[in-house]
Amino acid sequence: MSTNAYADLPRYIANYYLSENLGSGYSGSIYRAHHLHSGKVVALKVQDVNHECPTNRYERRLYPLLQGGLGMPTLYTAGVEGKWDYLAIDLLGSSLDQLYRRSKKETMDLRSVCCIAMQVIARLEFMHSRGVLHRDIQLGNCVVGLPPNEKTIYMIDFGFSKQYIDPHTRRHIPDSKAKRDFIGNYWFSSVGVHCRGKVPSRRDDLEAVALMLIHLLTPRGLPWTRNGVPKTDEEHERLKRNKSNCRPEDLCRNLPEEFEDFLRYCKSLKFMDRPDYERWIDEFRDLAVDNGFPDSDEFIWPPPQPTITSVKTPPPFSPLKLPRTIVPGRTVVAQEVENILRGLGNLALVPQPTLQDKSPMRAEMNQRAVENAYKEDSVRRIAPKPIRVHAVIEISSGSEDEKPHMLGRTPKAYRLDRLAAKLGSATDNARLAFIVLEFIQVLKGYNSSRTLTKEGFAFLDALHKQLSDPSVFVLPMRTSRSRSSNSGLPIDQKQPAHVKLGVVARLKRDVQNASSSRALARMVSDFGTVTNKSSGRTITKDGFAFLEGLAARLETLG
Ligand SMILES: Nc1ncnc2c1ncn2[C@@H]1O[C@H](COP(=O)(O)OP(=O)(O)OP(=O)(O)O)[C@@H](O)[C@H]1O
Repeated sequence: MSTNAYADLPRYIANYYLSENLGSGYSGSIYRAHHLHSGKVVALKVQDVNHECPTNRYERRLYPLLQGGLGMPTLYTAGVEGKWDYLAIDLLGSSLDQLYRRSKKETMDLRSVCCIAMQVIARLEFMHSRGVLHRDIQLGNCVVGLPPNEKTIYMIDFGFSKQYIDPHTRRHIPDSKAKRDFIGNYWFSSVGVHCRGKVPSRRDDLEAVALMLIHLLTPRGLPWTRNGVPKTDEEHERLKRNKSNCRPEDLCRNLPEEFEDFLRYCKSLKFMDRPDYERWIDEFRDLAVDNGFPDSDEFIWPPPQPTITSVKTPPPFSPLKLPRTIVPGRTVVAQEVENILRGLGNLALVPQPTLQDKSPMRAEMNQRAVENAYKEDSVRRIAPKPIRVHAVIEISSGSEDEKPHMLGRTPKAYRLDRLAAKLGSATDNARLAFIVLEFIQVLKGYNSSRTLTKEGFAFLDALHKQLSDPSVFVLPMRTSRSRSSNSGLPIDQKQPAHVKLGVVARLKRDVQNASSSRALARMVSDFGTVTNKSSGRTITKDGFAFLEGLAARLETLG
């Protein structure tokens, strides 16, 4: 419908005075409007009741189901007055599309994209929990709030939304092979829905998010968006062919691997599967933290200048290889320096003590003296101490007393990194016990997150290695980051919560009777593996009891 269709729009609808036009879509127009009595300012979405695509009528039915969720606009009133179907909703700010265009940047920065990922996945988790699919995920339908909610992303435009849980039977809608009209948008609708005519379900909303994120990080955007909106059927068919032929590895070349993993994950879901929203929110949070950004999903626009001041060694024992990840905003020089330091970090330049055989260790060196001497060195350091796996190599002028956040990492990540580094120089079990207790303290100290982050897994890797045999190659446990895994299980293979609870309860019991460092090493490995495969990767009460038991047992074994 053209904007002329609104030429006869009255100044007042349902006690609202209509002022500025905020935007128009295919089926309706949005106005800033003031309530005549309360003065409340809202966004009034109006549509001709006879419109061929009466989306306001659908939205009126769905909005009530979505009230109360973070990032869901409040519906104040809705109805029909004269020939106008209207909805009064929260007045919001710019859409992500508008912000992105106005920035005139080729790509969006990684931190903003991670925040969008965390927030939009959380919005979909909420919508899906209310039995509603969005079915039109796109940048124009994700908008930021107005102050004080400008860091929150809101979902709008539920004109194509649909209940996937039948309100009468309470069952999931059925799949169907029947030919159906396409509902969604050209750019981000999933390949299944757009190119193969499949019935949309939760997985397709998530796949659209994955495509949107990849689009934001790709110079000139997704390949099929580059020729603009198709004007003929032929052009549309070509676009669909292009879209369905693009492989995830091609779309995500040069992006952090989480994006390809996420896209593959969405594509692997079955029609009725519930996506593991929490896992992917965690993954994108970890990705941001790993790149030196705060542990937060707040969308801050314009993005603050990146202040990456520390470079961390990779998980241990990985062969020297160029990282796939090229993070927008980080220079190639920094990447190269990081690679060189990674290589240095992987060189075993000093003999490794073994915990089973204590004599060579005592004779080897007074490791702590070296460590203390290192602590006093408060000027620029680039890996001066005997290099060990998991050593944190800082390119920073930070002294030991410097506040962790000054180094551009979250305090939790920073402290876990340092503890992992300390493990490498522990010379006896009593020292290991002490470090394990410190690990517990750090995890418990950050109430907001008892999730085992990448740094937490790196700590368990280092502990496992120290307990089994520091001279032996051990694969890291955290399977979602490294593509290899101890178990050989695919990364998506999660275990139900009861499996984790059962294993951890057994570990808590058995740790008291463990008779050797090797037995403890196996338990650490089991603990890491089961936590990695559980959704949420949180440490339970039993998990902490196991770690405390482990520290006690190390003390006893001496
Ligand atoms: N609550 C709101 N507050 C401020 N601006 C809004 C609001 N809702 C929508 N807009 C603006 O109006 C535009 C159109 O809104 P919306 O997508 O809901 O309309 P539509 O007719 O359903 O569009 P489409 O053709 O995309 O389906 C949005 O891109 C946005 O810029």
